[in-house]
Amino acid sequence: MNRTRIAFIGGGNMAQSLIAGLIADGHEAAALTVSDPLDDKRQQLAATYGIKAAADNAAAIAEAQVVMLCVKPQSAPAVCRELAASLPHTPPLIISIMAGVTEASLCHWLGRPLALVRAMPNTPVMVQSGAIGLHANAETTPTQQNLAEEILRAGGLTRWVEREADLDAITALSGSGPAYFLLFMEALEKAGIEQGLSADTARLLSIQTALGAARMAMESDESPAQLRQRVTSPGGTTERALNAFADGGLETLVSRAVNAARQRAGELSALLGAEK
Ligand SMILES: NC(=O)C1=CN([C@@H]2O[C@H](COP(=O)(O)OP(=O)(O)OC[C@H]3O[C@@H](n4cnc5c(N)ncnc54)[C@H](OP(=O)(O)O)[C@@H]3O)[C@@H](O)[C@H]2O)C=CC1
Ligand SMILES: O=C(O)[C@@H]1CCC=N1
Repeated sequence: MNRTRIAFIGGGNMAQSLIAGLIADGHEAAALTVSDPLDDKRQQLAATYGIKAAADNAAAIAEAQVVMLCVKPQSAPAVCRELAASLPHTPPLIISIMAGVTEASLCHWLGRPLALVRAMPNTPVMVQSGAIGLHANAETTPTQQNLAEEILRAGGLTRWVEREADLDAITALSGSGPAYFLLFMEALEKAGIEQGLSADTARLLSIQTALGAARMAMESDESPAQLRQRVTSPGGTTERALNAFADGGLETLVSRAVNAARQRAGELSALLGAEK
C-alpha cells in the first residue's frame, strides 16, 4: 500500500477526481489531507474518502511529503505566498495541476527555487483512465520525478514532456479534452432522440459507442483513421454521415477549438506571470 503523505490544496473537482483515483489504486486514505475554505466540502471529502481535512493550508502541508496545488490559476499567487511562509527548510515536492501557471511564477511566489512538477491531468483520473502530461523543473531529482510519476499513474496514463510549453498544448488537447468528447456524446444522444429513440436508449448507445471506439483505438495496432475506414462501407451509411461532418468543417472546427484553449492557457501564463 502506498503511504506517501500528500496534501491537496483546494478540494474542488480535480482534487476530488485525483483523490478518488488514488484511493481506488489502494493509496492509504489516512495519508491524504485536503484543505479547502468551505466547511461543507471538507466534511464531504473526509466522509466520502476517509481522508483528513484542514481549513488551514499551512496545517495541511505540515507533514506532507508532496503538496498538490489544485486551486484555480487565479488563486495561485495568494495561495503560494501563504504556503511560502510555512514551507520547511527541506520542502516537500510541489506538484501543480493548474492550467497556464508556469514553474517560474510558482517558484517566484513560493519564494525560492524548489523541486516542482507541473502535471496536466484530466477528470477521467477519477476512474483511473486519465491522460496526464508531466514536466519537471531543473531542481527536481530523478527520485522526485519517480515519486510524482507513481502518484499520478494511479490516475491513468502518464506522458513526460521535455518542454514546459508543451503543457499548454496538452491542456488544450487532453486536459480540456473530456469536455469535447462529452459534448459529442451529448450531440449524438440528442440526434438519436430526434430519430425517435428513447432518451435512455440514445444515451446508453452513445456512451457505449464512445467507449468501444476508444478501447478499440487503444488496443488495436491500426490508426484511428484505419479503424474509421473499417466502419465506412463504400456507398453506405457512415460515408454519408462523414461527408456531412466534412461539409460542416469538423476538422477545422476542432483545430480552432484546441487552438483557442491553448491561447487561453498562454493568456493565463502572461496574466499571472505579470503578478509579482
Ligand atoms: N477541472 C478539470 O478538468 C481540470 C482542472 N485543472 C486545474 O485544476 C485546478 C482546479 O480546477 P477545478 O478542480 O476544476 O476547480 P475548482 O474550483 O472545482 O476547485 C478549486 C478549489 O479550491 C478552493 N480554494 C479556493 N481558494 C483556496 C485557498 N486559498 N486555499 C485552499 N483552497 C482554495 C475552491 O474553493 P471555492 O470554490 O470555495 O473558492 C475550490 O474548492 C485549476 O487550476 C485547473 O486549471 C487541471 C486539469 C483538469
Ligand atoms: O477549463 C480549464 O481551465 C481546466 C484546465 C483543463 C481542464 N479544465
